[in-house]
Parts: sequence; C-alpha cells; structure tokens
Amino acid sequence: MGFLQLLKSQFLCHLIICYVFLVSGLIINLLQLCTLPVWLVSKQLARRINIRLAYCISSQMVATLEWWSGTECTLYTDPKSYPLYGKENAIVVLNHSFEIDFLCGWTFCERFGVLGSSKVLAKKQLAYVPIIGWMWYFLEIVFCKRKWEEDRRTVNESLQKLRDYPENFWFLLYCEGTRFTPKKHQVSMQVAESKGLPKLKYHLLPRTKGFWVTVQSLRGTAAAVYDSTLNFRNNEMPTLLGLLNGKKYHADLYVRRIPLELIPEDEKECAEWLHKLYQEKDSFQEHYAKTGRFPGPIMSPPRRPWSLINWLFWSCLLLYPLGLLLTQLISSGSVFTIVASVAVCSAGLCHPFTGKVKPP
Ligand SMILES: CC/C=C\C/C=C\C/C=C\C/C=C\C/C=C\C/C=C\CCC(=O)SCCNC(=O)CCNC(=O)[C@H](O)C(C)(C)COP(=O)(O)OP(=O)(O)OC[C@H]1O[C@@H](n2cnc3c(N)ncnc32)[C@H](O)[C@@H]1OP(=O)(O)O
Ligand SMILES: CCCCCCCCCCCCCCCCCC(=O)OC[C@@H](O)COP(=O)(O)O
Repeated sequence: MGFLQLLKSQFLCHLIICYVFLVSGLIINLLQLCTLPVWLVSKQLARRINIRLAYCISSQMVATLEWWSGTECTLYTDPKSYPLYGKENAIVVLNHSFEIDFLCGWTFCERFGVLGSSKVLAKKQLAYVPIIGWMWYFLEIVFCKRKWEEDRRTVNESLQKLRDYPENFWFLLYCEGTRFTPKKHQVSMQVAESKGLPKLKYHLLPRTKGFWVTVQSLRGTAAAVYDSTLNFRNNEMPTLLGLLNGKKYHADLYVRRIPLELIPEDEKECAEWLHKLYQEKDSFQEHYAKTGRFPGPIMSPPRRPWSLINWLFWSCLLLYPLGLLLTQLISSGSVFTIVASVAVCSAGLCHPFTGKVKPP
C-alpha cells in the first residue's frame, strides 16, 4: 500500500472530510434560509443564488468520488447527442442498483455544468435529512409520498413550477421506486407475471405513474429523456464508506437521448413504452455482463477542478479556526480541559461512525 493510499484509509482524514462537509453544509443551509427575503423581491435571482449554494454542498461529495477516491466515470453515448448534454432540460431515467448511483449521477451533472440545478423525484422522508434534504427544499426538489392519490396532484404542481426555471436542469427519476435487492426483485417479478409482462433480470418492474406525470408536466420544458444505465467494472458494489477510504471504482454509464415528442401522451401507451424501455435496459445490462462494456462509442467528459477548489476553500475556512481552538486548548495546559474536550468529542463523533444501530 502506497503512502497516499495509507493516508486515505486513516480515520483522522475521514473525520476531517466529514467535519468540513457537516459544518459547511449547515452554514450553507443557513445562507439558503437568508435567501427567503430575496424570493419576495426576485424569484429568479433567489433561484440562481440557491443553485450556487447547493453546488457548494453537493460538489463536496462529487470531489470525494472524483479527487479523493479517484473513481473513473466512463460515458457511452451517441456523439450526435453529446453536444446537447448540459445545454437543455432533460428527464433522466436511471437504474437504482447501487449505494452510490446518485453520486455517479451528480458527477456527470458536475461535468456537464448542471450540478447546482439538478433535481430528483425523491421520497418525502429525504426532505428532513439535515444538509442534503434542507438544501433540496430551496432547490425546489419534487417530493412524493408514494401514494398516487396525493402524488398525482402534488408532483404535477411541483413540476409545473419548474417551467420558468432560470437555468438548465436534469430531473432524475428512479422509475424502479426503490433500490434493487434480490427480495424486492422476486416480489416485483411476481407483479410482472400477474400483469403478463416479460420478466426483467437486472431491474425491478418500473413504476409507470410517476414517469407519465413527469413527462406530461415537463412537455415544452424538457427536450428529452436521457435513458441512463449504470454499472461498475469487476462486479463491484461500491459504497460511500469505500469512497471515503479512498477506494477507486470504475463506473460505466450508457446514455441514450430520446426526444420527448417520441413518448406517447396517453397514460396506458406511456406505461407500455416505459416497460419496453426497461426491457431494453435489461438487455444492455446483459450485454455488459457478457462483454464488460456497453454498446456504442465512448465520449467521456473530463473531470473539472471546481469541485476540488470548492472543497479546498471550505477546508481552509473551517480547519483554520479548528486548529486555533486545538492549539489554545493544548497550550492552556489544563489536563482537565483537555480530557473533558476529548471525552465530549468522542461521545459526539463515535456513534455515527461506528455504524451501529441501537436495538429497538
Ligand atoms: C449524460 C448524463 C446523463 C445522466 C446522468 C445521470 C443522472 C443525473 C441526474 C440528476 C441527479 C439529481 C439528483 C440525484 C441526487 C440524489 C437522489 C437521491 C435519492 C432519491 C431516491 C428516491 O427517493 S427513490 C423513491 C422515490 N421515487 C419514486 O418512487 C419514483 C418512482 N415511483 C413512481 O413513479 C410511483 O408511481 C409514484 C411514487 C408516483 C406513486 O407511487 P404509488 O405506489 O402510489 O403508485 P404506483 O403506480 O407506483 O403503484 C401502483 C401500481 O404498482 C403496481 N405494483 C405493486 N407492487 C409493485 C412492485 N413491487 N413493483 C412494481 N409495480 C408494483 C401495482 O400493481 C399498481 O399497478 P397499476 O397497473 O395499477 O399501475
Ligand atoms: C464529503 C463527503 C462526506 C460524506 C459524509 C457525509 C455523508 C452524507 C450522505 C448523505 C447522502 C444523502 C443523499 C440521499 C440519497 C439517498 C438515496 C436514497 O435514500 O434512496 C432511497 C431509495 O432507495 C428508496 O428507498 P426505500 O425507502 O424504498 O428503501
């Protein structure tokens, strides 16, 4: 193991990364709160400010993937579609199979310049997660309760509000509705069987209602659906903890651009269209399993320095006062103060990082 790799596996480094993320995240949440009066004066200005503030949070996680772990992201796509990425609004349909699939999505958003404005149809519970969930509130992220009677109206209303969004955005939809597990796959294939639909090997049966309402609500706003299929080399199942430990993965993403006009307006036809799309996605995964690559040419956008620059900025800003505090603590010479501080910090920090869950 080289020196750099050894350094990346050190708990102290992980503490520093998390400290910078948590403290900067809360500061940015506070700044976002301060933009509320700006909404009253100029909604578009408030939106533009929030896009940049959100970038400061999400790009830290992208920096962990791109610069800390050195994970590589390869894009397979049609060269004719490539120049349009980042230059138009789009609905992204992605398989939900990996712990870090959303982060790979964010990485591509970063490379095409739409990270700050990227959106998702997320379950309502995520709105209450500090930092990311609170940031999403100000980004006008669309939340669903997974109760169609309510979502039909609320999802449509939230999407209608994006019609005059001032910057290009990608709207991510995990049509499978939940992350793939063998158990969920088994149940989902029973539903497929009962509906007379062909079985899928690598995906759960897509939920069609959210897709239909999204396409209908964003007609005239989004230009296309980006059908995206993600996988990792060497059958790896990457984790956030792995990234934090500096483990390098290799992500492959296959993207097909489908103009929105090609998607049927009728709900039933649209559902059939989506089921067919997932059968095709399944065949791409089968191709990947057999050959280790997706079909089509590789058009990989390079990583940009901005996520690293943002991380270095927040690190300098937040590690300096922490360093001062520690120096003062040590130079105080009081054994009691030092022991008490170490005890408080350990109590506060150990619980989240041990990953243990209290029994009910
Ligand atoms: C160039 C580069 C390109 C791309 C780069 C890639 C990506 C970058 C883009 C953007 C990044 C942005 C952000 C990313 C950041 C973070 C994301 C993180 C987290 C979000 C994750 C989530 O929260 S996922 C969960 C929430 N989302 C969804 O659920 C969406 C899908 N669901 C739906 O659409 C649903 O229809 C619904 C939620 C709208 C409503 O749900 P409800 O349950 O009420 O209705 P359903 O229609 O789904 O259910 C009834 C029908 O379903 C059938 N059924 C029952 N059981 C099952 C089953 N197990 N499987 C399948 N179907 C089932 C049932 O029979 C009913 O059938 P009908 O025939 O009556 O329809
Ligand atoms: C700089 C890096 C520092 C990292 C340390 C901090 C880590 C903070 C991580 C916050 C990540 C929050 C992003 C939310 C995305 C989670 C994806 C998710 O939760 O998907 C849910 C779906 O699957 C459906 O779930 P089910 O209810 O069906 O099951």
